[in-house]
Amino acid sequence: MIELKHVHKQYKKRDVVKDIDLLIPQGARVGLVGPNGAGKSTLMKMIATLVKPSSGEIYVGGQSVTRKKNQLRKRIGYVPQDIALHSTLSVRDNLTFWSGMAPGSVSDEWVSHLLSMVGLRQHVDKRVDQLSGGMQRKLNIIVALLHNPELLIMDEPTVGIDLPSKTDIIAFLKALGSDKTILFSSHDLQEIEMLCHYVLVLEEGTLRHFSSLNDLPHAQNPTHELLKHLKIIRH
Ligand SMILES: Nc1ncnc2c1ncn2[C@@H]1O[C@H](COP(=O)(O)OP(=O)(O)OP(=O)(O)O)[C@@H](O)[C@H]1O
Repeated sequence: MIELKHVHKQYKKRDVVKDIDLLIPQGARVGLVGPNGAGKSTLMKMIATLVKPSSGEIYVGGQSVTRKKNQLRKRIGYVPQDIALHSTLSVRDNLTFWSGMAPGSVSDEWVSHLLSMVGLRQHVDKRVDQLSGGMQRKLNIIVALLHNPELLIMDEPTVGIDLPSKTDIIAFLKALGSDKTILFSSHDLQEIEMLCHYVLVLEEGTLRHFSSLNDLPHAQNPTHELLKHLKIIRH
């Protein structure tokens, strides 16, 4: 479970995340949506222990992100918005490098399983810069999962890739199973609906909405309707 109590973040005296209280159940897949600059990345980085809240408390599985940062990093995987791979190294060498940097132990069987799940096994000897954008995104996600964390935090992990690769990534994340809690930001509402149990809407740092997708009024595009209702989008 993730618990936020009055979480607030200021950058240069500007409030970018404002007094957020939130409870996210274990095993939930949560889609974060909101306009550019709403504070999604900042909120996710605070939960991932990468940015310190200006005030308030965040607990992941009962441990404080500020007081138990090192222990918690073993339990959290973070996928940054920009691809963080060595482009001139092979997939295999990237995995070796990032396994060495991982905050917890990495098993060969698990890495091999991840490679098979995303269809990268036959590409392990290719250089990253020879992979398609979709393949690079898949590798970027695997890197965050090397130590088999229970919480996966993903900042727009499918941005700029083709539809089949997006669909593959969604299927892969679902196949990870219900013991993984996933926070996933995206501007693609369809993707959120395909993957997530919950939707969280941020606007100008304020939590505008958090609910199960099942609780939204029945509609063909419930998240889209919700954003229209909240006047975050017009059409
Ligand atoms: N390190 C920083 N220093 C100063 N301001 C920052 C910093 N990081 C983010 N901000 C500002 O905080 C606000 C929220 O940014 P954030 O990246 O969290 O939004 P976002 O919802 O993820 O946006 P996007 O959808 O464009 O990625 C923005 O106004 C941004 O310019």
